[in-house]
Amino acid sequence: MFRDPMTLEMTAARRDALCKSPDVHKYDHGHALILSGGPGKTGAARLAARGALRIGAGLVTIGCPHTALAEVAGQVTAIMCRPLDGAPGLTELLEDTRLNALLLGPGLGLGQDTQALVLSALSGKRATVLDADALSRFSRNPETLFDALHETCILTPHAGEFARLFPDIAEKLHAPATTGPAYSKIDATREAAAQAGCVVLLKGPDTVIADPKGRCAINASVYDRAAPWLATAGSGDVLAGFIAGLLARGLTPFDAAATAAWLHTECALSFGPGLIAEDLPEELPSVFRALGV
Ligand SMILES: NC(=O)C1=CN([C@@H]2O[C@H](COP(=O)(O)OP(=O)(O)OC[C@H]3O[C@@H](n4cnc5c(N)ncnc54)[C@H](O)[C@@H]3O)[C@@H](O)[C@H]2O)[C@@H](O)CC1
Ligand SMILES: Nc1ncnc2c1ncn2[C@@H]1O[C@H](COP(=O)(O)OP(=O)(O)O)[C@@H](O)[C@H]1O
Repeated sequence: MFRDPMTLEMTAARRDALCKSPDVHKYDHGHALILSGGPGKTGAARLAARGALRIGAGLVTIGCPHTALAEVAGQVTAIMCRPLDGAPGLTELLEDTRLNALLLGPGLGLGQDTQALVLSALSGKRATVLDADALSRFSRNPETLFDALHETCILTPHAGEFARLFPDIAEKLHAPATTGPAYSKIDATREAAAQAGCVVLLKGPDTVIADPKGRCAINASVYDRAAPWLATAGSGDVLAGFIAGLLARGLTPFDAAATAAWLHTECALSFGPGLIAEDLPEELPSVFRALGV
């Protein structure tokens, strides 16, 4: 069993991993690809992409259906966009091996296309974050997803998405304890990570991150780190983008998830009341400055 302190802290090693050395170029910091939904559904991917770029990915591209290209292109500048229709289009795009981190789910929808895109993305064994609709789409066939997952994947469900993917574990978690010790959110996240074979980050005021070997960390946004303003539409999409950006930069899945969760809360604390999801990536520079990054 791992002996790391479970409550997340910004250790010197985590801080150092966020610094950039002076003699590198943008491709040394990785290229994250974030898939978007169609027209009217591009906001979540744009939020995530902004998070990935601000956290230091060298390049970020949004892949979106042709029909949504004008909508995306009209609202991003440093972020690039590429038209991409369906799983064959993704396979073609992924011939570029410099795309080293993927994020699928925010705003993607629950259609068949989402399942095909996820399976196509996973077949290349690249570091991949799956969030939102990329998880919910598999609620009726979670085994199809579990069979395709690999060890550089990260699942980032909220409680509702978690229950859709891991109904038996969620049932145990919510059952009243009749004998001690009670089955905890830590137990549930560890069991889910073991079942999925990859890192699972279960969101909430106390976000738990676990890997399949039982390593675990808690980002507790409570007491002096309480940040209830994070309960706002799109803040989870930004978190997924933070993780994808850190994966692009070469962090391990566990470290990317843990560091992103900690910074997410720090951004909310730094901004304070009135926060909306757009504010989170914009707060990173001052959080980085305070850390000496
Ligand atoms: N600005 C944007 O473009 C935004 C787009 N979003 C996208 O909208 C789509 C739907 O996302 P939602 O998360 O709303 O939808 P979900 O499909 O997960 O549905 C939300 C439902 O899940 C249940 N639930 C249980 N526990 C929950 C929890 N802890 N948090 C939230 N819901 C819980 C509730 O019954 C709720 O009605 C996704 O594609 C998402 O990425 C949202 O992230 C919001 C912002
Ligand atoms: N009360 C709270 N205190 C601290 N963080 C919270 C609270 N409620 C939600 N969060 C965080 O906000 C984010 C919400 O993500 P999610 O539910 O996926 O929303 P969305 O789909 O709208 O982006 C998660 O990172 C979660 O941990």
